[in-house]
This record gives sequence, structure tokens and C-alpha cells, in this order.
Amino acid sequence: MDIDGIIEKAGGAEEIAALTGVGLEAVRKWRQSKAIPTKHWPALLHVPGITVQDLTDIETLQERETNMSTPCPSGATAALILADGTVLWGRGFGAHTEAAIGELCFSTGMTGYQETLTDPSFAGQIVTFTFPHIGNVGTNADDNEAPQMAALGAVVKEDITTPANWRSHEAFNTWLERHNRTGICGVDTRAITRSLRDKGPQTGLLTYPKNGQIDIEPLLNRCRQWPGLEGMDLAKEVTRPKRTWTEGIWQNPRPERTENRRRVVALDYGAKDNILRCLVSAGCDVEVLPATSTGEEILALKPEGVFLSNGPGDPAATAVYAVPAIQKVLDANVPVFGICLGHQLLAQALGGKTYKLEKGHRGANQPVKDLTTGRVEITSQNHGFAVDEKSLPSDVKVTHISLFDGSNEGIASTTKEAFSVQYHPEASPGPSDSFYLFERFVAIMDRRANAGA
Ligand SMILES: NC(=O)CC[C@H](N)C(=O)O
Repeated sequence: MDIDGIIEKAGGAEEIAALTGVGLEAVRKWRQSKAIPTKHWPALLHVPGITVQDLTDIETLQERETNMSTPCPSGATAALILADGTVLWGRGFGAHTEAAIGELCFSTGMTGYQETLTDPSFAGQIVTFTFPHIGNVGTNADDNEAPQMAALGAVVKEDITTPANWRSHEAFNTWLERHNRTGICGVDTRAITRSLRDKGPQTGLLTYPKNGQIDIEPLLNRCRQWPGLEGMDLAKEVTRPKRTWTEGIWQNPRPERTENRRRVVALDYGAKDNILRCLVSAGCDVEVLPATSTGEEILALKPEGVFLSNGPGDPAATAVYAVPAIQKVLDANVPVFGICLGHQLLAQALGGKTYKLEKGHRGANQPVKDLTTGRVEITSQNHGFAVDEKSLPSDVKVTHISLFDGSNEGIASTTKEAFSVQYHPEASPGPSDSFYLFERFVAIMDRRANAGA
């Protein structure tokens, strides 16, 4: 509500002047300056119908207008613009850009910024890190989850310092620049996080122009025109060509199984490399196929199991080509294991639906309960969509739930060898509580091989 709205609510300028005792002249001044000095708040709050929320709304509106008309404040070289009109000025780093536009999200992980930014699931998104010291351990050649950086940009609190870690090969800002991606620091990441938690997902625009000229109005319009992630199939943009994957994880919780290895086809909807490493370490020989592979192409490789990877975008959009392929695999009675986007695709292939979460889960400390064992796992997560449990047919059971908001975190078919989880058991970054799922997948294939299936 703006000033005029408040005055109207109180019955007009004369009325409000009389009720508050501030005088008509003062009320006129509020109108001109579009602000109400806080010293007048207590009197205003006695006016029937006027709430603290009304007055804070005005403050926010006014701040926005000041922000928008302010030319780049001294020292600021970049800005993060939100679709609701909020402008956060800061210092840019990495590659210059006039406008990087995407869904603004936040991740609460305290480690693993390099893994997060190279996780293809973040395509179409700008990541705000709630942990303030991003870039402090630099970057290295081993921690990428994919060769390209998928996230559109990074929003961080503190300035990027000289890397302090023996594994660092390159400073975070030069690494970002080499990946042609932009960062902004010096912004209030807590305020962004609160706003995203209160209002839900929002479009953000990151600008760090070479010439230093930032004109907010046209950029805000561009930001508002971005259609949002819903309906976007991004898996086909980040998927990689067919390849054989042979590398296992570096710190294997168990010795790698060298005998009776299982032939697995992994569908790459935007797969993180560490998932493929986990499959290899658990005992799989992994052939990776691109996202759009058909059921026939998958089955032609005679897999003993099919793995469905994580990935970006709206699972309902990717389902158009992925679900028919997965259904072919299920019809052929080949065991299926899915992670994150793979979980959402399996749920749809089994007859369920997905929806956009009001508050996405992103971070490495998300508690999940395994309903079959009662055990609680601390998991790594990164998703903005979820499986709608109400849409699941009766032959699909819920196996895991989030202890943060009760949303679905895992399913299993009661008639097929198919199961999946919404979280990231490969945990890169994150705790390795959930490695057992890779072993569970291999155990299913072992059982079938031993039974001569
Ligand atoms: N990490 C993932 O696979 C994310 C899946 C999906 N893009 C989501 O946001 O829910």
C-alpha cells in the first residue's frame, strides 16, 4: 500500500491529521516525499485500520524508488535486480555481463561452492550463498561436477580474497571469468534469503557491465519478462554425448568391487560426475547416454540396471521425451534407480505428477527420514520441484520424507524394481550418509543375476 492508500484507509487527509494530531501540513509533506517519518508512526498506529505492515510497506516502496533513481552508488560496479523491484548494489567479479537473468535461489551449503556452481542442475539459476566466505579456498581441476559452469552467476556476501588452500590452482574470480560467468559481492545475502523464503522463487538479473553504466529501469523490465523455470526443459541443453565412465570416487567408504560388475546405462539429464563415480565404486560398469535417448537405444545396450540422473529445469517439461523412454525400460523389467530430476521423472513414468515447491531445498544439511528403516539421514539437496504424493498410484510407495517440510524425498514401485530419491546421495558436497542407495541398486542387480533373470 502507498501513502495515498493509507490516507484513504483512514478516511482522508483531514481525518488523519485530526486523528494523529500531526496537522494537515505534515500529511501533505508525507504525500510529497512519499515517506512517513518514523516519529509519526506511533500516532498513526492509533488510527483504526492502520497496521505496522502498512507502514513497513511504504518504507520498502520508498527504498525501492530511491534505489532505482540512484545512479550506481560510488564503489558499486554491479547490481542484482529482483523482479519485485528490489535493487542490491555490489561489487562485480568474474566475467562482465550486461544481464544474466534466471531464477534466483539460495544454497545453505557451507562448503563446496565449486561443486555447486558446476552442478548442471543449476542451469537457469543464479545462486545466492548464505555462507559468507565464498572463494576463500580457490578452485581446482578436480572438484568440477561437469566441465561447464551451469549456474548463471554467484551472489556472495564478502569480497573474494586470495585463495588459501593447498589444492587451489586458480582464484575463484578468475575461474568464474574463464567460465564466462558473473559474480556479485558486498550484498546482503541474508536479506535476499529472507525475501526468497517469504515470497517464494523470484527472477533475478545480475548486471556487471564493462562500461560501469547501470540503468535500472530497462533491466528491471527485462527481469520481469523472464518466464520462470516452470515449463522449461533444460536437461537437453546440459546433457553430454554418449561416453563410457570408468572413474570411481576418491575416498571410497568401502573397497571398490572388482568382480561381478553390473552393466548400467546412466541417462544424463545433467548428471554430476560424482554420481557416476559412486556407481563405479559400488560395482557398476557405466555407459552414459544423452537425455533424449529412446527406450530402444537404452535397451540395445542390454543394461542390468538403468540409472536416471539429476538435472535442471521443470521435470514436467523433460518428461515429454524422458517418460516414454523410462516406461520402455520399466516394461522390459530392467531395474531403475533415479536421483533428483531422475526421481521426478521416474515418479511421472509410474503415473505421478510433480509441482513447484514454494521453498526449494538447497544445501548440505537437509534431514530426511527413511520410512522403511526409520533412520534419519543428513542429505545434500538441490531442488525446486517435488513429487506430489497425492498423485502417486497405489503401487508406488513413499519411502523417504523431508523432516524440514514433510515433502516427498523418495519412492519405490511395489510391482517393479524401481526406486528413487529426491536428494543427492552422491553428496558432492555433503555428508555421505546415503551411499547405501548405490549399494541397494547393485544388490537388486546382483539378486536378479543370481536368480538368472
Ligand atoms: N538437482 C536436481 O536434479 C534438480 C531437479 C529439478 N530441476 C528441480 O529443481 O527440482
